[in-house]
Amino acid sequence: MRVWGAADVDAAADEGATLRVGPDDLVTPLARERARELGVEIAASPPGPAAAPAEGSPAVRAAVPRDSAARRVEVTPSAPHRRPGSSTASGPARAPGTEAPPPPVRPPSGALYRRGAPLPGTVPGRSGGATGRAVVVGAGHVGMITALRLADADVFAEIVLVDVDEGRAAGIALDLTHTAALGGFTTRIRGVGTVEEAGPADYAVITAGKARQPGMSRSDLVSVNAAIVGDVAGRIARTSPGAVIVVVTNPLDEMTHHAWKSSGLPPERVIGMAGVLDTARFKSLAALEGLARADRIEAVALGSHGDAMVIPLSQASAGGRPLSESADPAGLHAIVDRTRASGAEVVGLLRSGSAFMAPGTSTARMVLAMVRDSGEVMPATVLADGSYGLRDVYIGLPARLGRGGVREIVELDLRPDELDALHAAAKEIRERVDALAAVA
Ligand SMILES: O=C(O)C[C@H](O)C(=O)O
Repeated sequence: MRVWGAADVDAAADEGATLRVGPDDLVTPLARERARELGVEIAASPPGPAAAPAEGSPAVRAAVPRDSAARRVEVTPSAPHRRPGSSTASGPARAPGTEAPPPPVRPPSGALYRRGAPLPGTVPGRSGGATGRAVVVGAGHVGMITALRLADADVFAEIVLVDVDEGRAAGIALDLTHTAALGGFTTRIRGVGTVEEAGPADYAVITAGKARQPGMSRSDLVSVNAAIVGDVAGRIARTSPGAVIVVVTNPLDEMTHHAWKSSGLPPERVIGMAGVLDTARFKSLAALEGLARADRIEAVALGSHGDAMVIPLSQASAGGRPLSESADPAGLHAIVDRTRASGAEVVGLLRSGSAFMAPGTSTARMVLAMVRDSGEVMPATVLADGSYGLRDVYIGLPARLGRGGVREIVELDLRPDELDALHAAAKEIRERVDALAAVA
């Protein structure tokens, strides 16, 4: 039995083919919906050995004349579909020698429109006209919260969730769409099964991969997640050569470096999310200790997203006063230690999976800073450019973010012991990245 999804219908549409399904195959409701929109026939495979094609085989998409004598299990006549920007149903005409056109941007399923999602361009967003597309790969908890926060900000025309479990991605997209009136946003949200179906992105967030379980370190995920992140990053670069990639998958330092290598994108457009999360944790934990309101604390988490995390206390203050004046050194170091172990603390409490509220919110913060071209300085995992005496290693540093990713790495006036800790983190990250390169 094979499950046919919307991606299969899209592929059949591209080839002008009938989608031929075996007697035991399942066609998802979204695929049927898509077939109706695109005028693709879904027909039974003829009996015989060819009736049950192997998954992914091109044979299953072979063009069959529309008046084929094959028994049709569903024929859904509709007006011929014309994709945006195309001059014919089979693609735009172009002069010989000109560049290939970008992949078609497909309209989202009409099902979402009928269920009340706003149409693009019909309703201005709060920000005065939402534009662009954010693609979140991995519709797990972190992807879900990232999409929620991005939707609530109402700055994107479209957010697309991508997951190998297309139904989950589509279900979360629809569920989130149902909050449009509550959140006051006009962003359209889709859920699809592949990066290619999502269409070209301005920002692509990679959350796909396994989460750790109690007793595991983030590094235990390296080989399984490297395969996923490498594949996804390559697909994003091919589908969206102008995108900025934000990596969230663990182990974060290695995965950001790996996504950069696999995508071939310039380093300013491949960034890891960890410092915003670790900084937010430090501030919250300091607030729990009564030092100040969390949002009035200044601090920054640098280095590695792990044991070699560096939280320079020289940079930690509240209301212009160093935190070291409000708390004794032992108390402050206890907060730093708890911050470093926060991911594991949540994993231990959840007993299955890892944190998602703070990671998803932190990821959205970074994307929003970029799409708004805010120029905010945020700790991010970036390729060191010589600042802090570091080069050619992805490590958490303060970075000024703009529309096109990292505008610059900002140098803080760190104490010598803090700088040493940063160099020690870089050494450790380098060793882990080298170990990954040796097995990948
Ligand atoms: O710690 C994890 O496993 C997930 C994430 O990196 C976190 O810090 O919460």
